Amino acid sequence: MPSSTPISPLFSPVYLGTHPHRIVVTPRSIPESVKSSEFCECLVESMMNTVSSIINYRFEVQDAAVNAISKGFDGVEISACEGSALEQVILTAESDEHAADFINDFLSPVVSVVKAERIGIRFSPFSPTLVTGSKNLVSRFKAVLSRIHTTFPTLAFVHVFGGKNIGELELPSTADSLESFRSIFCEMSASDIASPAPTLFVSSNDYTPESATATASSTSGLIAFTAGSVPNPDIVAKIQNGSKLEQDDFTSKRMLDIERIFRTGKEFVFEWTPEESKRVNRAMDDVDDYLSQFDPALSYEGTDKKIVWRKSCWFACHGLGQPFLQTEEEIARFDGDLKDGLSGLRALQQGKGLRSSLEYLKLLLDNSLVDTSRALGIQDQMILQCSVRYRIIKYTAHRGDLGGIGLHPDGNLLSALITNGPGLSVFDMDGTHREPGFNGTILMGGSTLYRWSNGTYLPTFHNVNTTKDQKKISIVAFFNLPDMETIPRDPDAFGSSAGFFHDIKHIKEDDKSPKGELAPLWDIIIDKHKLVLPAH
Ligand SMILES: O=C(O)CCC(=O)C(=O)O
Ligand SMILES: [Fe+2]
Repeated sequence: MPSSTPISPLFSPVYLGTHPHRIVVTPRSIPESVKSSEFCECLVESMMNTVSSIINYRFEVQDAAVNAISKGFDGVEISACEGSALEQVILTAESDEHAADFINDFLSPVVSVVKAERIGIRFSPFSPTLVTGSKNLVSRFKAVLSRIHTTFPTLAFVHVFGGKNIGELELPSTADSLESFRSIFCEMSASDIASPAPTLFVSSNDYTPESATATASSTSGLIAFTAGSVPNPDIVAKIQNGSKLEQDDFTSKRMLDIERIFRTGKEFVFEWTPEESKRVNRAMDDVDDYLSQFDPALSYEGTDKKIVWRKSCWFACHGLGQPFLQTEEEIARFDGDLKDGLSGLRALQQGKGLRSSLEYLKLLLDNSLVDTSRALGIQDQMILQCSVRYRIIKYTAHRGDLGGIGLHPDGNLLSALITNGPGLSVFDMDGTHREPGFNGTILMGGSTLYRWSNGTYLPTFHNVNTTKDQKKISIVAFFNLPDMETIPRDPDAFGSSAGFFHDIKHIKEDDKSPKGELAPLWDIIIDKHKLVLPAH
């Protein structure tokens, strides 16, 4: 892992562990005797901290920093980004001033034991993990960064991650918003580059060679490449000579797996880490509480018209990584029943706890939808234009009878599903079926995917069985192409660059008809399962 050759005069990053609460210890040259596991242990301990134990956390960071420097590391980068405990404190502080005070009190003990020149700190003010709301995040982070600038003028660097990650996709933020942070540290014009401000401002913002060059030549700050740098340690040289960047092995393998699995109409599960599992469970409990107050509505779905009581409402956003719709007007304009949409809006307005739980679930669903779409060859531009509707569902047995949702593929492009109880079965084309369980985000192809891909990717048939004592909460993200638009197909994969005209109404009608495009698939299922299709 650690490289012994310095790549830059600053710290060459080595990521020990990937948890957001990590402290990234960044060596330029690591002595042979140092075992990275020693640091991993200290990182794992630190990452379990919650905001309530932030005082202890502060001293653990102090110990970790001293430990790192004594082992020969060049410096310590403190992560105040991506859902970290520090970020939470910044966001929940009563005022911008309090947030700045907190960072001051946090850094002081670290700077008292490790020279400021050996400490860097990283923020991600545009991250989709941030709980949205009325707070002006730019002003909050500006207050924090200004305080660092005045109180710790010789800190090695402040790194602002300007973009936001949605799954494997990194989206740049607008140059303006990043500029307001940069200007705190880079007050000089480009001609003064020879005498940079003591604290270097480092920005990453999904830079392309062009935008990186433009930014580098107009400021005294440094440019960083994040996502692509791990599998491409020579990223600077590659960008200079225009070579293609490698993907990391894990991502490449997962993309191939998704592609292969969707050809067979099976589901793909994005498994959660233990931390994610814990957070998901808490979030699903919050959803359960909220839905409990509603009256159940009868639902008859699927080929066999099973019956189930469902308490349910929905949320939507204009694109993955975008905030939930916030106003009645926007919800009324979105295609969906208004009453359930307004119940969703009330959930968001109810309190920070439920809202951040819903935003957390959305984040997992959005990430998995981006990665799946990319694996299937849907272009990034198109992924970002797709609409998403999220439905939360609480199942209740109908008058004590067995019930559920009958066999069906979803009618949209892709569905991502998080559920916390048994009942969902997924069917293969040969009639075998299984319960995917509830330890990960379940991705399923819809009938629109089948049509868009010219039959390359089969839709995932599934049903839900409920019993008398059923306890099951689900959140489903129905992801769909923009309606009444021509959608490009990947010319390499489909042998044609001809577009696909997406008309949801037509697709829905056709799917229901035994003579429609999906009929051959229905026939296979009918054969194996003796299913009876509803009369037409
Ligand atoms: O709740 C589940 O497990 C599945 C829900 C479903 O299939 C649907 O709403 O289309
Ligand atoms: Fe479904």
